[in-house]
Amino acid sequence: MRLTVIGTGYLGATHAACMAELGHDVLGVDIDPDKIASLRSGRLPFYEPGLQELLDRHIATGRLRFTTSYEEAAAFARVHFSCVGTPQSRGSDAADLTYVDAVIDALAPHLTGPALVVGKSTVPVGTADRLAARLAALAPAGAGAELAWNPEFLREGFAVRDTLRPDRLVLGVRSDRAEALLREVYAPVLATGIPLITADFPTAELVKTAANAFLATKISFINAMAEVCEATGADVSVLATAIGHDERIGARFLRAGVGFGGGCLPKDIRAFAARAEELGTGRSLAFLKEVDAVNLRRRDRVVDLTRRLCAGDPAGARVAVLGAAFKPDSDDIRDSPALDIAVRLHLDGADVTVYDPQAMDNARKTHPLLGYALSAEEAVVDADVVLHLTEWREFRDLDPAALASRVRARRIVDGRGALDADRWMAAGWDFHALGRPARSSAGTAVRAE
Ligand SMILES: NC(=O)c1ccc[n+]([C@@H]2O[C@H](COP(=O)([O-])OP(=O)(O)OC[C@H]3O[C@@H](n4cnc5c(N)ncnc54)[C@H](O)[C@@H]3O)[C@@H](O)[C@H]2O)c1
Ligand SMILES: O=c1ccn([C@@H]2O[C@H](COP(=O)(O)OP(=O)(O)O[C@H]3O[C@H](CO)[C@@H](O)[C@H](O)[C@H]3O)[C@@H](O)[C@H]2O)c(=O)[nH]1
Repeated sequence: MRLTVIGTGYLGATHAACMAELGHDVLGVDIDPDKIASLRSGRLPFYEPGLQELLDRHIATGRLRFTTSYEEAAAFARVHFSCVGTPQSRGSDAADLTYVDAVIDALAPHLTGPALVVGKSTVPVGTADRLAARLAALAPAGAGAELAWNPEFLREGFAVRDTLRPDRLVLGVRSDRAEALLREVYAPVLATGIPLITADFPTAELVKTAANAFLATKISFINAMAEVCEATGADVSVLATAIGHDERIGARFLRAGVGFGGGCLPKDIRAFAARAEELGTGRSLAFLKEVDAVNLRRRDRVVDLTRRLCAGDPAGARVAVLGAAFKPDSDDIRDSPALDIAVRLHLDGADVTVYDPQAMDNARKTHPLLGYALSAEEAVVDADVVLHLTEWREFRDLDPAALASRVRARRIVDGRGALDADRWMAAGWDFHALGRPARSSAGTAVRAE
């Protein structure tokens, strides 16, 4: 089938390449000419494991092409996926719907025959209803130009796998025709036996925001437990393992640390709470404000701990920050806890050096005042404190003994609970992890914090 994918960012570029992998003829559309030029030349403008290979393969098969022209898009296909951003609005918690509206406004006037526009962006409940009316009003095809809502659940770092083998597909549809077309698009995925849930628009929209709210709540729950552990000397990692054995709770998404960042969970819980307030049901989601607050307090905790490890005054101290991306296996630095902490310590006067395996270009562009190194080994030279803030495998595999000779003081804060404390302590490091008793190289608890 011929499809277009409008908006070729993290979601759209992945969706476009994966749809080509399923056998469709795909035209990717974006208003950013540089992005389209890059994709056309076979260069993925961001890092996502496995995606470059799909891009290469399907530019070669001719099943994947790119354009900036909506006219060309409308003529190319009857099914159009809309994957543009829905960032947090400036000055409020609500989602900025400018881009999803702009897609309808740009595409609809070219839709002279039957068409299905499929929203994949994460939007406040009620958006699809509004867009459906806008589409029918602006398209020459009138009601022949239909809307569907098909929220996306992929995780960065696993985007290709999550698209080709999702846990479920959710289709918000208003007609048998829309459902049939989407079943045809996803036929190879459905053939793997994954669950398909069809729903009305508001339910489809809410499934997405509810899923992200639940995931964020789970992370903030364990981080709230970390706060209690810090006040009592208990160990949150043992606690998480123990409660995670209960299948009703589950072990996943219980990693305590500096909390969630990225282009999704933080802005999505804020937009969800803001939407609930608009709907007069603000109290139902008031807890999401606390989820947000717990999350941000974890960043404060690392900043405070680092200050204390620098004898109260980080001015002039050298701080090595391992990690800039909001999570490993991604170069995405949107709302990255690592960079937030790095900036705050820089503003305190610390000499901060950042290293990340993939996010250096993005970090340098947006945070030009921070120092950067080309490797973890280089970043830690003369450091008074090392902060581990994004759990790349490369950092887990570091040799603490080799790093020990490079730093000024052997102090590490594991903000992701991912390093092997015993290995680091055996190499003479004082080891601090969130929600766990700090331990000195002598194996005794350090109560510096
Ligand atoms: N990134 C993820 O992992 C992920 C996963 C699931 C859902 N989502 C949701 O998907 C949406 C997109 O997220 P993203 O991370 O891909 O954002 P992004 O910023 O990486 O990509 C958005 C793209 O849309 C383009 N664009 C903006 N206006 C346009 C227009 N009028 N016409 C065509 N293109 C336009 C931009 O140039 C950009 O390339 C958001 O709603 C997000 O919440 C993202
Ligand atoms: O136990 C955990 C798990 C995750 N995180 C952090 O939470 C954030 C989000 O992680 P993850 O959910 O894996 O990444 P995203 O790519 O942002 O994916 C989320 O947001 C997407 C966009 O809406 C959804 O599609 C996905 O289903 C949803 O998991 C990252 O900063 C992680 O470091 C933790 O702190 N502890």
